[in-house]
Amino acid sequence: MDKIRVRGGNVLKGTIDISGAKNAALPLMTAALLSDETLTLSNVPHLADISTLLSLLAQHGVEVSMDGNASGGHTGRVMKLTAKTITSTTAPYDIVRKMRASFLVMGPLVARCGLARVSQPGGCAIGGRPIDLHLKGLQALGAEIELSEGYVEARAPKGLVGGRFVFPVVSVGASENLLMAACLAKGETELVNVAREPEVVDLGHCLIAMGAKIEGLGTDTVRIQGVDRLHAAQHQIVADRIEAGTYAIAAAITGGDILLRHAHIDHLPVFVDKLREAGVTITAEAEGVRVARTAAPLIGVDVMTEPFPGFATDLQAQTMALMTVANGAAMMTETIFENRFMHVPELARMGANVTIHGSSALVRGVKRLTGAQVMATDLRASVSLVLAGLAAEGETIVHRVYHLDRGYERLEEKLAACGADVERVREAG
Ligand SMILES: CC(=O)N[C@H]1[C@@H](OP(=O)(O)OP(=O)(O)OC[C@H]2O[C@@H](n3ccc(=O)[nH]c3=O)[C@H](O)[C@@H]2O)O[C@H](CO)[C@@H](O)[C@@H]1O
Ligand SMILES: C=C(OP(=O)(O)O)C(=O)O
Repeated sequence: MDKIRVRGGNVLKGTIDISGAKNAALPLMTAALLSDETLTLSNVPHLADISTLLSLLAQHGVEVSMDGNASGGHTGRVMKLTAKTITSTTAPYDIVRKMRASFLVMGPLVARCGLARVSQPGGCAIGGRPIDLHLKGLQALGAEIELSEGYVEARAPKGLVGGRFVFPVVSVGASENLLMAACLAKGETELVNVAREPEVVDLGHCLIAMGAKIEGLGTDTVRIQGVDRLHAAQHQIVADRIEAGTYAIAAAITGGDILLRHAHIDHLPVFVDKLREAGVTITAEAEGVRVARTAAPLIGVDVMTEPFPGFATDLQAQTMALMTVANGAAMMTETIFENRFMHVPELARMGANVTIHGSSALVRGVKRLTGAQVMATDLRASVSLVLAGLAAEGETIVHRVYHLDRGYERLEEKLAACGADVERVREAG
């Protein structure tokens, strides 16, 4: 298993190209199941999760071709997905268990084929992560749902029909599944309290390019008029705001200055406000977003995670790493996932002073962190340890970096290009 070695203390300066968003790419790839014509996606990130989803789509009958490579410029990797015929409507346990986002094949399959059998994804390290809203939403579109032998079976032999569904809590994945399903349902669907995350909006734009009729994207009520079929389209995947936020913290925690090329400042509104409150300078530029903290001290700020446009839960761990070395205290409250503080004991190994009280963690800033051997537990927790390592005195070794490879492409290369002393230690077996 690979490890990452970081020697802290370097000030990061330079430019980082932000890749296409993992959390946009995954639903966009499943949208290819809705049409028998080719969906062409550009700016595809090179990530383990993308490969996992490709293996699932292949067994549903999707043909895939790739052009370009990850370092070939902003629109570098181009993926063509063609689902001429769906050869299987079953998404097996062996693939779904590797990645929860696999459940996003459910909506497209039942909408196109009238049948889908998808393994129940189960929980993961950060929480239980139920799928009840995906299922209730599909029922509102006329699907019959049955659970048996660890699989969810959705049937709509005469096709889905438009309906109204009010989400009791905001769910990104359930919004995406229903948005895709509603495109091929008969009549109008209204989704209320739908997720407004940029990745959901990006999916909506791609569906519109494929011929879907959707209004209200980016607001909490979206209306979809079903159409008989969707057609070929080309779509460029939106820049990864979580990757951008992560490198923003790399600049802030090292007292550096980094241009995040292709990042959109309006995709991280509360995060940007909080970093500015903490003493970080953030400016929108023609090419992206510049993040700098060259002289100002870091100040502890309270953070509460919320659905978009609130503070993203996927940036909570990284922000906590920053707060461990701020002046004063910061209260970090996690409202989305019940077990998303697994980085706390690992940060403590590096000298951080954090105490957990239910869904909040009180971080009291320390003068400096010290390098240590630490264990990655999930994707964002892992990268928070790399960020802490950049600011720590001495050497940090982050174990189990396969979590990182799910969501960060060429992490070491991007950081090293800005002056970080970071490398991957490859281990056989
Ligand atoms: C691949 C992808 O895009 N993953 C993102 C997506 O995950 P994902 O789509 O799984 O997250 P959701 O937005 O669905 O989850 C939000 C909350 O709703 C709850 N819930 C969700 C569905 C459901 O049927 N019932 C239910 O109760 C969840 O347990 C959680 O407490 O959004 C999360 C919240 O921004 C991000 O952290 C993940 O990175
Ligand atoms: C939690 C995340 O991803 P997933 O929903 O794929 O587990 C994430 O991207 O931080």
